Amino acid sequence: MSDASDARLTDRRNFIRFLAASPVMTPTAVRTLVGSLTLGSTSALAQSYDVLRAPAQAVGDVIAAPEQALNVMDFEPAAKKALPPAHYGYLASGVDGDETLRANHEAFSKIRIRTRRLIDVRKIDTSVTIFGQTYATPIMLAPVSSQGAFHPEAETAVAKAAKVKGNGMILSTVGSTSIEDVTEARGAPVWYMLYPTDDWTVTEALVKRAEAAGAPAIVLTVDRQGGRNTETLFRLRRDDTRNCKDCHAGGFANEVSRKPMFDDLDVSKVTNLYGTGMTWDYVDRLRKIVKGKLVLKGIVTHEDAEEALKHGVDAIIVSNHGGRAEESLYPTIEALPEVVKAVNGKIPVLVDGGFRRGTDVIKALAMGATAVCIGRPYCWGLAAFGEPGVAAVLAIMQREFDTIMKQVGALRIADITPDMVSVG
Ligand SMILES: Cc1cc2nc3c(=O)[nH]c(=O)nc-3n(C[C@H](O)[C@H](O)[C@H](O)COP(=O)(O)O)c2cc1C
Ligand SMILES: CCCCC(=O)C(=O)O
Repeated sequence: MSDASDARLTDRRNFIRFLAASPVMTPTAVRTLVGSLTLGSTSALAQSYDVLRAPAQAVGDVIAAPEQALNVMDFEPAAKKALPPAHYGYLASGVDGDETLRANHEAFSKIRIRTRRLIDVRKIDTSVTIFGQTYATPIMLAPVSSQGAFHPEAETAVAKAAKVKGNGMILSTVGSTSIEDVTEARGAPVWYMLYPTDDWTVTEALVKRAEAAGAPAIVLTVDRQGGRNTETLFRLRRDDTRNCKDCHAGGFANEVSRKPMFDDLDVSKVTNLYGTGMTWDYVDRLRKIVKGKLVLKGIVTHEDAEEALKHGVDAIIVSNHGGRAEESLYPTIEALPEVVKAVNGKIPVLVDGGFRRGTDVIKALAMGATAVCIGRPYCWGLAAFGEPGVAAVLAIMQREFDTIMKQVGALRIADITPDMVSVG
């Protein structure tokens, strides 16, 4: 507190930030002290959850406002409370017994962080540049379908929050919002995740539309070819009397055609979205029509990473679909090193699956990832509180990431190096 004479601290907001950052001040102590100050109303400040936190929740409590969350996991019970069981089940579930879903996150506990000391970390820069575009943070938003099932504002609310926080965003083919509307809400182009369809005319039209909307990258998802056993989803939704009848009325073609990206397209010949017969020839064919960058999402082995390089792919997202592809029991953070090694710096490698903490993010970057994507966490925020919920999730992860950047002594992303983690 010896800095209290610093001119910056005469500003009320900075002063409270200063108090909140102090290791000796608990949130309650800050609030008590602020309440006793005569510098004016505290209401504006009370809205700034990163300064004045609401009382900490006991484990198991359901938060009633974004400000009450202490970490992003706090949003999941609130999402569960807000959603019909079928929609929550869709978001929450993996495949088989959800073991891969759990393993993705649990694997981070096996990786320790090595920290350096005595580095001036008052100013850090967390920005990353991918495909010539600079983002304020390496935390991107993974494509998640049908976000209208989580909140009426769906991808628009997500894009608005991403705009404020500077996160890159990937829109799903089966999103509830068109790429034009999402781009407008994000205030910048978004990447477009492509489910290939088995009708090339439709696929080509989707790519053209995404590129016309400015998408710098087409992200082909390749990890859903064999189908999946969504057992836990069925359990979670079995008691839902609404049972999503409206959502799924009219069969597959009708379902697809209700998604805005399929507006004006004849989908009568589309029988599947996941490219069950797809091979590397399909990647070549797509490579020829994609004018911008082509990204493969769902690669988890060095063999496929090497193949991707041969086929002119511009980036890889190491992903097992958040434990929704196969029950491989192979966490993506453990698959990342072999892909990074195979790629050898030639193209960016992104990774997703189980990222819930700022420390998870720094571990992936230290292991060679260019950026990471999160899926469920921002959807929990969306489901529970709409745009402010998404904004809070992004802010919490960023705050945690800033903290660990400083603790390891990294001033910029390039300072995050392999020696900062110890595995095994
Ligand atoms: C409800 C839900 C829908 C998803 N929809 C898509 C999709 O349309 N396309 C896709 O490539 N991945 C999809 N994913 C996978 C995510 O892009 C991402 O790989 C995964 O959620 C990351 O794991 P996390 O949820 O643990 O962060 C979906 C995931 C969830 C949970
Ligand atoms: C037809 C929607 C599939 C979306 C998806 O990829 C998922 O639920 O994981």
